[in-house]
Amino acid sequence: MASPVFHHAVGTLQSHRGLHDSGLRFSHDLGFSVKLIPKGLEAHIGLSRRSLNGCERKYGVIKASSASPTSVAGPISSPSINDTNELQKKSSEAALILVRHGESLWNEKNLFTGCVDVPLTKRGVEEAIEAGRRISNIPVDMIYTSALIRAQMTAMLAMTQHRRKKVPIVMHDENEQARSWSQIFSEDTLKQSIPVIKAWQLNERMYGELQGLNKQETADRYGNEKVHEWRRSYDIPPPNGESLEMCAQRAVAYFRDHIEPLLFSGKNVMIAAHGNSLRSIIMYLDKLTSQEVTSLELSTGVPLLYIFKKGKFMRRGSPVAPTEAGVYAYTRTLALYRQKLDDMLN
Ligand SMILES: O=C(O)[C@@H](CO)OP(=O)(O)O
Repeated sequence: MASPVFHHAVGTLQSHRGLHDSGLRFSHDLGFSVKLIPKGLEAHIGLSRRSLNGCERKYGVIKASSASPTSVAGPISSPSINDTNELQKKSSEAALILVRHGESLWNEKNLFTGCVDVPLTKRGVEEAIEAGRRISNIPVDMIYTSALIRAQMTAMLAMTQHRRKKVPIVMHDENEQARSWSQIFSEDTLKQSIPVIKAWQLNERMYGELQGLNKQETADRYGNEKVHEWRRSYDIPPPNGESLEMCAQRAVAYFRDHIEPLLFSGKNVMIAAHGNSLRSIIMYLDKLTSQEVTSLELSTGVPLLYIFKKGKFMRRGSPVAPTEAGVYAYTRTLALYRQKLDDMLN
């Protein structure tokens, strides 16, 4: 029997719509169940985008409203406050790992990259593997990446190091055929899998007419101050590109709509994304002001751990090594998970 530690990671297969008689559907409804507790009642729902959207409506999970100049948290409408408070009181604990992709070929060349889809360098591959080593004892039930290959490579390479050895599987729901052709017909195999969701909303900020330009040459041409403003200010966009505020409007909205409900339900989530899409999410998690976020810098391939508990995000920094005692002292759940891995593998 699965231990309590693994129970939520494994999930429960449901015979809801989307499970065919002949087999288990993974790509659309993912085949996992999520337990949410609305207003004192328990309900199992399928973990699909469709049902999560329903759950957002039903349980009042907050949609990001247009970001205020000082915080991407934005105002919360009153019906949501009640439902969310209710969920917060009862929600389980979950780990959230954020990782910026490893070094890309354009990072190496010092070019503005934005939404240009550039792969990792050899060093970036090594950084991703090292990131995976550092989080190899932390539970991961769901993975979100941007639509860009450098984030996807990072997530996949990181997971090669994970001690639980579940298989990350990319979800394809771009059309009905993709959904149907990527079904999995074994319950056991499903239990050993981690769904990987690609979302363009987590992409790097669109850098407009700076994409492909050399950062140093651009600073020489327009001045350090102007280029720094384009790169790090909250609300000033680069020419025909997205400001951090604009990037936050899609990235934070996606986080709140799709990822926060999973954390509420106790799912452990890893997000592999980009310098600026992650800066906007961290601004939301840490409640940074538009001034504070200007000095936030993320290194390539460094994982950041948050614990989500009672509706609050607690930043736990970056685990330096897989066995770093401090990481497991953070919560009993993480310590138990690691103990379970040790028992299983030794
Ligand atoms: O070029 C980019 O896409 C980003 C991240 O590498 O650059 P910046 O450091 O200016 O945000």
